[in-house]
Amino acid sequence: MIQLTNVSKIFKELEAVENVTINVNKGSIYGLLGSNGAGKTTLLRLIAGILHQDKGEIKVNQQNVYENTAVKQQVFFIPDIPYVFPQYTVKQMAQFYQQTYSGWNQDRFDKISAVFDIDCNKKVQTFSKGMQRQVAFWLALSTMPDVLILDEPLDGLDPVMRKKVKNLIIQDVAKREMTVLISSHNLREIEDLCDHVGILHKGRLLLEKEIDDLKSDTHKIQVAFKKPLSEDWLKPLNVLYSEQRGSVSLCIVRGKEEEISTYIKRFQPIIYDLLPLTLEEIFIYEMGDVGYDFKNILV
Ligand SMILES: Nc1ncnc2c1ncn2[C@@H]1O[C@H](COP(=O)(O)OP(=O)(O)OP(=O)(O)O)[C@@H](O)[C@H]1O
Repeated sequence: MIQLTNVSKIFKELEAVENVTINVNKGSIYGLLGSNGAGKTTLLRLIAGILHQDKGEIKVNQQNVYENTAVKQQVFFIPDIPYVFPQYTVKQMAQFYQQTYSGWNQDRFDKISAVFDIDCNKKVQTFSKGMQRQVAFWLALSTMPDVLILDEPLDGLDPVMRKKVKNLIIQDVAKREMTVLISSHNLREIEDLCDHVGILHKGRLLLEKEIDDLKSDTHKIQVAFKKPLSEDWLKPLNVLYSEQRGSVSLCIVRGKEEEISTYIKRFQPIIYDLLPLTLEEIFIYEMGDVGYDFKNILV
């Protein structure tokens, strides 16, 4: 379980993380999205206890994480470029983690070796980027962490390996309620894997929701009428975006599906489709709302 309350981190004059409050429940997979430089990595490093916040409180399993070795034993952070010890083989790195993490499970390490086709006796530094990432997951999951923190985790893995790694993560979440926090630009992956999502922009949390709620709240609508309606017919709806393509109006509308449909059907449309938005479309819209260009997002 991860709890952040009004957390800020300042680098010289730059407030990289600003007054962020997040709760990630035990056994939840939380996806952190955001523009480049939004503060995602900084936030993950704060939660992992690598950085110390300037304001606010960060708790993992109800305890402060910074300089707390007991809590750090329960947390594993895989950065966007996984760290490898120069000259160490996989076996030597495993021995290091075995000594460092009390939760190390040799049986798990041996079992997962079947997933990754990697020679344990080779130096990790000589491996490709994707293979080094596989080693990072192999070691991380062998420490049996309570909390797994992942920065762009599946970058560089091939599609088969992505699936295998996702399955391993989901297994640990299902079997022993591991909590996972993932930062990624790959929205499809976040949509697949996560139950909650937060969007960060310029250090601030713009939005935080259950993915299912987020998607059932926002709709893409295509509608056309026999005769054009007056411009303000959409006013009673919570329209986030609209554009006209010939006689068809394309809109993004927030609200309950039933209420929207009842309202629109009153005008007897000749075309009416209400479709769910993908996470990618929601993200682009939300970013557009804070100044990111989002023209032509409706396809
Ligand atoms: N150690 C540091 N010293 C000074 N500024 C930093 C430091 N680390 C990060 N920053 C700044 O903080 C801001 C947030 O950076 P961060 O790496 O957290 O963003 P991010 O959301 O992970 O971005 P990206 O998606 O591009 O990886 C950036 O403006 C960055 O330049």
